[in-house]
Amino acid sequence: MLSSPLRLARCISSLAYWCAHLLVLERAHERVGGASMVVSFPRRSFAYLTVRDRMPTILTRVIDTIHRNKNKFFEEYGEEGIQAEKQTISLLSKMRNELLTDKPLLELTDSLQDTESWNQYLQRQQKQQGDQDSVSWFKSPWLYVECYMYRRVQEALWLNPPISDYDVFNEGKTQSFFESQQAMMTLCTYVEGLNKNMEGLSKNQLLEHFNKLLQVSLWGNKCDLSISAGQDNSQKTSPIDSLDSLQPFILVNDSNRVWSALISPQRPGQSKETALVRVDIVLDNSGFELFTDLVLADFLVSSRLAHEIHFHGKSFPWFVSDVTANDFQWTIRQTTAANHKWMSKSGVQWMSHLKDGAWSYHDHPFWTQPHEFCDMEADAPDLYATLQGADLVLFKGDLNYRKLTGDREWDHTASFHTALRGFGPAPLCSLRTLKANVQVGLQPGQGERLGSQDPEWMTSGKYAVVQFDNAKSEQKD
Ligand SMILES: O=P(O)(O)OC[C@@]1(O)O[C@H](CO)[C@@H](O)[C@@H]1O
Ligand SMILES: [Mn+2]
Repeated sequence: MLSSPLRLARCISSLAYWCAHLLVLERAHERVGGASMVVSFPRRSFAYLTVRDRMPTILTRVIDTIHRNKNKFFEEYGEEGIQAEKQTISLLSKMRNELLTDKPLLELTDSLQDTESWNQYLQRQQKQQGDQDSVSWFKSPWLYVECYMYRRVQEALWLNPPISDYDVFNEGKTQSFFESQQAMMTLCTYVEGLNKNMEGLSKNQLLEHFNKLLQVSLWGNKCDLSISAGQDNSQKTSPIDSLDSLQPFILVNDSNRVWSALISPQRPGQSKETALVRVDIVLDNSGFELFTDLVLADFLVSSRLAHEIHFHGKSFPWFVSDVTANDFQWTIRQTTAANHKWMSKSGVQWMSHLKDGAWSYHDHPFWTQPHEFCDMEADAPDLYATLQGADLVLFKGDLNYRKLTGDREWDHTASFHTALRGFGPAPLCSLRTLKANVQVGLQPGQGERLGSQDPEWMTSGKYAVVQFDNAKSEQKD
């Protein structure tokens, strides 16, 4: 039975919680870049429900994970570990309360490499919003406040050594890997059959296998722990056998243009014959999705369609299931150690790609900042220049799509090229299952038809796009 002061405290907190929600403003728009960015959210919008429900749930699970590992921290670090656990939980609980009661966002106080950039972003956002309203959880762009939450989780840990580099999402990511074993074994068995005949495959057969593995990587994006607020979201069915039945759910399929970018790279000074094709993969979720990305990357190198793969991951735990360097290395080690012949063989092959330099892993801080990608050239010119060295950049997942399009309320028939607003380091393709209210490049009437058939079509993860932009030319999609 709760003591009366605690009961009173809880009652005040829930009263404050509901008052904050009554303050939720109707949708206000900033007209930026030709389309409105959602600055605040009407009740019941996906953004509103994410901030109101899913994000607090994720924070609660993070706090619970840290609490459950208290003994582990004690065993490893003694009393210091207990202190760190307590302090971290207190910081996270404070942030959760700020979120629930729509308090102003606070400047970061840690001394990480990107702290200044985050605090400048907050100041810019405040300037944009004017003085009448503080930048707060329910009155500022969803894209920003959601990214900000994950950076505050990192701050809470960073400020409490010795648990600073503890990955609060690790359990969910490793569970997603272990729960998808059957699908992974099926995939590696398929790859084994492919590799055995690789030399004899015709161009058309290569294209057929390319399309299959590109779509396996596309649908791997369903396995995302942010949309599920951490609930198990692993791959249970055969990733190859389900492709045919999933075809109708691909709303835009530019696979043929992705293929052309691969077989006839356009980098200046490169002839088709001598071209050493480089593909960059901007990763999204660990677990099964990362596995499908590694299988695709292995196929590109083994078929000699590409010679170099640059993987781009996150420099700290992000959006629950996004890939960090630890996840990347762990997944390859785990695959190598699998007691399944073809899985283990794939893991060994992946290790050798890393060893001989065909594969490399990078984690620029820009990927864990709130910026839209059209800001990259100005805010991260080094990363932009890196991407310009690719013949094709694959962007995995929904958050990347939101950053490519600025999370704006584009008309569904606006072209992908328009929505990119000048972002174009190289030919690029988004491989995304729809989990947020933004989608461009559709045919006239397609969005309306989908909306009448399935009101949740933009957020359920049931639909997907393979959306390409040949950034170098101003061609219309
Ligand atoms: O980028 P991912 O992993 O495909 O998706 C992450 C994500 O589900 O998290 C947010 C909801 O919390 C969504 O907007 C976003 O799509
Ligand atoms: Mn993700």
